Amino acid sequence: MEVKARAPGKIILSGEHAVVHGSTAVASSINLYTNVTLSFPTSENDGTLKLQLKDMALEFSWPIGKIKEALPNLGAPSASTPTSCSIESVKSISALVEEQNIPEAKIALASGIAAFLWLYTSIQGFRPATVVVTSDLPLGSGLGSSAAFCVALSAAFLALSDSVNVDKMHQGWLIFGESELELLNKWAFEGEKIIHGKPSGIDNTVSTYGNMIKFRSGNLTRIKSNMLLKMLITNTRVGRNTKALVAGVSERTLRHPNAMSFVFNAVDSISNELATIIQSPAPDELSITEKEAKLEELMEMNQGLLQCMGVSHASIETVLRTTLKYKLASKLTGAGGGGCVLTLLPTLLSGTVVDKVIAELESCGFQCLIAGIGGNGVEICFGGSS
Ligand SMILES: Nc1ncnc2c1ncn2[C@@H]1O[C@H](COP(=O)(O)OP(=O)(O)O)[C@@H](O)[C@H]1O
Ligand SMILES: C[C@@](O)(CCOP(=O)(O)O)CC(=O)O
Ligand SMILES: [Mg+2]
Repeated sequence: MEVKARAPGKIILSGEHAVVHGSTAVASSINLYTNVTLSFPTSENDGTLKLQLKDMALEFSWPIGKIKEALPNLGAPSASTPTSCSIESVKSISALVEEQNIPEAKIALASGIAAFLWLYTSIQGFRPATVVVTSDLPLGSGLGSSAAFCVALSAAFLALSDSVNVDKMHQGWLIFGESELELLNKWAFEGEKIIHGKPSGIDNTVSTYGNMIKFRSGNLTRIKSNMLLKMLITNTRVGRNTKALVAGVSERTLRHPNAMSFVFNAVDSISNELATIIQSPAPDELSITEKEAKLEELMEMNQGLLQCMGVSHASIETVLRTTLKYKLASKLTGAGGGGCVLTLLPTLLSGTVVDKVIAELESCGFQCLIAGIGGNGVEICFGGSS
């Protein structure tokens, strides 16, 4: 038996970091995916759990007996009740990951591999299997690779568990029902906790449900965009990790609680205003150009507040300065500290200007892409077809 799952990455249009502290944020899925294939060996003699990260040509494997020994308290799999990884289990899983001797240059993968082990053993128990992962997403760049990874893993593991009711004879890609989506989103959040420390849940939620969402304190509101949004995504290629940046903002908040609460409130207003503009009916009193000008201003304001939180970076400032030369507004997306920057490309902007700004950004060593915004969330596919 084999199942494939694919889960999209995301951009945050407004509200990253502040969303961890209870503010509203707006995010959209993008058409870049993480793909997971789960297969069980035909004979159980093999006795190992294998994880292949195909893009990096890495393979990890654990004898099932060793996993059982390390996690004796896990007992029977509890696929229908998402549970947090206890401190004790984190330690045991870290030891299982360490034994794999991950190359030093790839050590950031350790938390992802730990999340994999937790999700697999919690949902599938101690069953030998092979899990193959590929991804279109750059890792650690603000496009939600960690969430897409956890969502795709949870989807594949649940699809072949007894706790989920799904038509295994379905041909082609399939979207889970509402209750299954809710369950897998909760599991993915548990995986994100292992990678991020204190995630808000926005990334796994938008990867699960797709399209555009407004998110606040764990609650999602689906948004129907009435604008054709075109965003240039510039990857500064400066590596960073979300866990450290989120922790840095929390520390600043502890040092300056009063000032930071005003910053978070301002972000909340910006996100709500942005969502209202995006959703307002197309033949509106505001022309498309006026709507885009308002979005640009809100993006600039959000970027200023992200600087206040201490999550900008010299490379991000270079992108901002470069796009401003062409009168284009930009903001960082995701955790910042490097990673990706969004630039709104207004409808009436000529192709020549777009080409020029991309050429200038690429001459600085950055990588530009224009991803499709919106689209389905996680999907699964049984058997060999796709
Ligand atoms: N395809 C993948 N395979 C293995 N681990 C992954 C994969 N995608 C993400 N991860 C894990 O997520 C981490 C990146 O997450 P994070 O710092 O939150 O950045 P982002 O989510 O913006 O890409 C990686 O270092 C790795 O541990
Ligand atoms: C900074 C934050 O708002 C988004 C992080 O996104 P990413 O991991 O950088 O793609 C954290 C969160 O909401 O969990
Ligand atoms: Mg992440």
